[in-house]
Amino acid sequence: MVEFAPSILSADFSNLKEEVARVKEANYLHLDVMDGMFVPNITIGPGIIKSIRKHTDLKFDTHLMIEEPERYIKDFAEAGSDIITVHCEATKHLHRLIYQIKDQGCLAGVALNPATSLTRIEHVLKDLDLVLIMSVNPGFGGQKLIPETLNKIKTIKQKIRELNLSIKVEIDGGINNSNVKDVSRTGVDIIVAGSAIFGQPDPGKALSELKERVISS
Ligand SMILES: O=C(CO)[C@@H](O)[C@H](O)COP(=O)(O)O
Repeated sequence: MVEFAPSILSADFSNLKEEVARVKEANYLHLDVMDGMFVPNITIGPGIIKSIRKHTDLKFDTHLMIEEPERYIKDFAEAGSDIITVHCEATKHLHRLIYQIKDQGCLAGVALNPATSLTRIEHVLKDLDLVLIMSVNPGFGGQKLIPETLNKIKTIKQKIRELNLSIKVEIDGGINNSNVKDVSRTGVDIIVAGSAIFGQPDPGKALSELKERVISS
């Protein structure tokens, strides 16, 4: 069964407590952290994550789009993250970083930009809990899904099966009612959606509609 992770990037930041309550039927809350360096946008830090933590039991899926994420793993773990995902393009020492995340008691994820080859994570695959395939260039919500990235999902899912590993694959960017069926057919485990959920008048209803479309596929 595909799981859903609404991204708060498209939520009303002045009203996060209520926004988060609207998606209580989700499996995770996806938290996009951007530093204005790795990506051109700036969003939230551990302080905001810590304050939302008090208002929901959803698992926190923290996506660090920051340079040298090793500097902040402890802060994001202590803020209440369950999964911490870092970009393989943002660090020189990916293996060490993965274990830094695990040592903080979190699940470790690695994200790949659309132009990054899966070979970048070949030698750390068995160390991972999650692979995040970016289906847009990171930095902004509301972009169009890059179709070629769906093949990456199929390839990594196949590799994980062959190696008999227990790693979830997540997709992030440009997923909406029109393409969610095709996306789910790749075998992806977790779908992140921002504008298709929090960009809608009723985020809870929007989440149910996405789920419905997957079930009816
Ligand atoms: O990481 C990002 C963008 O960099 C995402 O998590 C976006 O928040 C997804 O937004 P939509 O494409 O679903 O609007």
